[in-house]
Amino acid sequence: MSKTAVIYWSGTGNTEAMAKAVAEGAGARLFTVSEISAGEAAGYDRLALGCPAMGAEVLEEGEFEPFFTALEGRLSGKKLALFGSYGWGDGQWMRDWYERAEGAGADLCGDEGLILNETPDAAGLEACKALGAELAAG
Ligand SMILES: Cc1cc2nc3c(=O)[nH]c(=O)nc-3n(C[C@H](O)[C@H](O)[C@H](O)COP(=O)(O)O)c2cc1C
Repeated sequence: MSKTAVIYWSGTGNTEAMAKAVAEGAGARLFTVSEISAGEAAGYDRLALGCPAMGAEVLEEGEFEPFFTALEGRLSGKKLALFGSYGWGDGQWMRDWYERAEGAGADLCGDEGLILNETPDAAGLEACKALGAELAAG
């Protein structure tokens, strides 16, 4: 059976709520980014990664960006789902992140990452569960 993990960073809990729903949908293990190294993450066949828009339309720079940079070279052929919460922007951070992951050769779920504005509502959480199910399927 292939191994699946959901790994996220969240400052105020919005991306955390998304991560829990993705993990439920996938039947996957859930980690904050501080709980797992990039090397350990690379040992999973399927990954869902969650990070909100931070800075000026970038990934969180203290923990998540260094983690993703370290993982990026090991994503080739891995099934990957990206998700995160945002505030006032238009999702540019996710478009840039998705493009990076595609460039790294990951097999991405969907045509774009799943983004939700601020606190996820019930429909948003259902979308997160569906993303998890898609990641775990096949
Ligand atoms: C320091 C900081 C920078 C942010 N930068 C952006 C941004 O560039 N674009 C955006 O849409 N939202 C931005 N936000 C809003 C967050 O993405 C939004 O509140 C999100 O729901 C936070 O998710 P979290 O609860 O998982 O931390 C920023 C928030 C903070 C605190």
